[in-house]
Amino acid sequence: MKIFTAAQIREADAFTIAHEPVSSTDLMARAAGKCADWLLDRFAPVHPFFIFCGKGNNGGDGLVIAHRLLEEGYQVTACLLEYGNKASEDYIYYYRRLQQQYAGRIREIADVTGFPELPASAVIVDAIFGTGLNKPIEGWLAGIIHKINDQHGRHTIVAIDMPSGLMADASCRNTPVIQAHYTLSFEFHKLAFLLPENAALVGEVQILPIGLSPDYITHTPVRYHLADKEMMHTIYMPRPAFAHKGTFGHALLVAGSYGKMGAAVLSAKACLRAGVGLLTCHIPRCGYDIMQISEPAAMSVADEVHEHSAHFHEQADARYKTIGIGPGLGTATATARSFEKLLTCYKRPMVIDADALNILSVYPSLLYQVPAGSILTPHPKEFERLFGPSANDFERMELLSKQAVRLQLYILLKGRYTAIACPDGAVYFNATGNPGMATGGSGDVLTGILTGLLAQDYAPKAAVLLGAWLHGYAGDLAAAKLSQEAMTAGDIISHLGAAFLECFY
Ligand SMILES: NC(=O)C1=CN([C@@H]2O[C@H](COP(=O)(O)OP(=O)(O)OC[C@H]3O[C@@H](n4cnc5c(N)ncnc54)[C@H](OP(=O)(O)O)[C@@H]3O)[C@@H](O)[C@H]2O)[C@@H](O)CC1
Ligand SMILES: Nc1ncnc2c1ncn2[C@@H]1O[C@H](COP(=O)(O)OP(=O)(O)O)[C@@H](O)[C@H]1O
Ligand SMILES: [K+]
Repeated sequence: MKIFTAAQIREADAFTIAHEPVSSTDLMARAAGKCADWLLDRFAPVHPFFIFCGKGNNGGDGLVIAHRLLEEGYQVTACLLEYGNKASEDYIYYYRRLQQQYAGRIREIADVTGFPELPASAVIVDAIFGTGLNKPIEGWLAGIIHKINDQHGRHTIVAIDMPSGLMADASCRNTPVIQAHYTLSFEFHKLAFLLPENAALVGEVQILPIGLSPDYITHTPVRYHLADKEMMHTIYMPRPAFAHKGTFGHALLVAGSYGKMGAAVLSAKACLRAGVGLLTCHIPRCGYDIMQISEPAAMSVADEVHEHSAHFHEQADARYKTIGIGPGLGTATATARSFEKLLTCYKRPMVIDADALNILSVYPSLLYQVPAGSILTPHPKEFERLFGPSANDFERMELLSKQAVRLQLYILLKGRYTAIACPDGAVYFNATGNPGMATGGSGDVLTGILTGLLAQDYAPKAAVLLGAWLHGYAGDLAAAKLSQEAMTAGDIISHLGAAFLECFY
């Protein structure tokens, strides 16, 4: 799914009205009608509704919703905020209709003292501002936002299209924004919904299709995308019947150090469960027995050094289709030197994670030696160590995309919505996964999966998109079976098989 900017959403709206048999008033009726359907489905008539409307088209949506709920016999108060601006044409149209039929249900509010007393079990609908917000909310309108947010613990707050005060494409940190329990967003996700800084504002997002022009949607280029199941179906390659283990590549995993062999074992197991043909693990001498006993399907090469690896560059030759490096590796000087040498001799796309990223942040010039098309998998702290801080999440996304272009790498920034930046600047968000995966070792599992997919000849973009999807999907299956609390990284691996089966068989 494409993620459009606020300006593009306005264009999509105008394009639809110009090219499809639908007027602007009818498009509003359709969009708001979808919200009303959702509300009617969700809330019984015992809930009194307070619908706060601005004077633009978001407010117009609110007026349509108010009318529909009244027609269905619900108790509704339409709270119209009078802040001086000129109302939009569609707002005026639906205002007149409501005024004619339900004048008694309209309450005009011109300052914060007009905020109504809310009875028990009220539902607040926020139709104050949507994608047209062009500056932070100030003055008494900000007071209304605070009053609504004060009700967050007592009443359900449903935002129409966007929580008022939030901008689709820019940070609204420290400005007044509605804290919604639900956001009913038209047709698309907005970038703002996917960033951690807005997590407490958007609540649960419901995407309501409103029939915007498919022509516009198909032909308009965007930077941000949300990965979905359909995309995975175009990526996934079934295994040919006459395949043998050589078909699926030989991967080298460079991982582990004294006290952190678990990371190497988790990565190795995940790589095998992702379908690699052959796996060799380069591990420090202290980890040899551990790996051989934990994962008999993997081959092991022990380093000359006992506690960490320092000679893996000697291994890194054309036998290996790809290399996954970093989990539990440590950052000993000898390890860093070996990594530097590996980068001068190995030129295929590889997966770089954890301590290998930390080494790159200490020796940033090495970043230019990383083979083009490689996949870097930092969590936010590792990302900051590599590329510096950002003032907010929107700037971090800009930086992510810019660095992927500059270095010609795939950079996967981990989180609730993992963001994957590509060498052409496009960014894909992954929506699978859950907070049960916020547990040590989950990232090591991801590295193993990505390494396994690259070895099988998935192109790097395909590997990183499919790998992130499967990792989160397996995590969701594990959580469904075991709970988010009790699941561990190993459970992500043990549910990878079910994830493949559910997604592709
Ligand atoms: N596109 C679609 O798919 C469809 C969209 N639809 C709906 O339309 C919504 C977009 O409507 P919109 O463009 O009229 O903008 P909206 O958010 O109502 O606000 C604009 C008004 O607010 C004002 N204003 C702005 N900032 C302000 C501030 N800080 N403080 C005070 N005032 C401020 C601004 O005034 P201005 O600054 O321009 O003078 C203007 O008067 C969209 O979110 C969706 O709900 C559906 O009905 C149909 C399908
Ligand atoms: N709340 C969450 N929702 C979805 N995925 C999550 C969440 N928390 C963590 N994850 C995923 O779990 C993994 C954690 O990786 P990382 O922080 O590197 O862990 P570790 O270093 O312990 O292996 C990432 O892929 C991340 O996207
Ligand atoms: K709103």
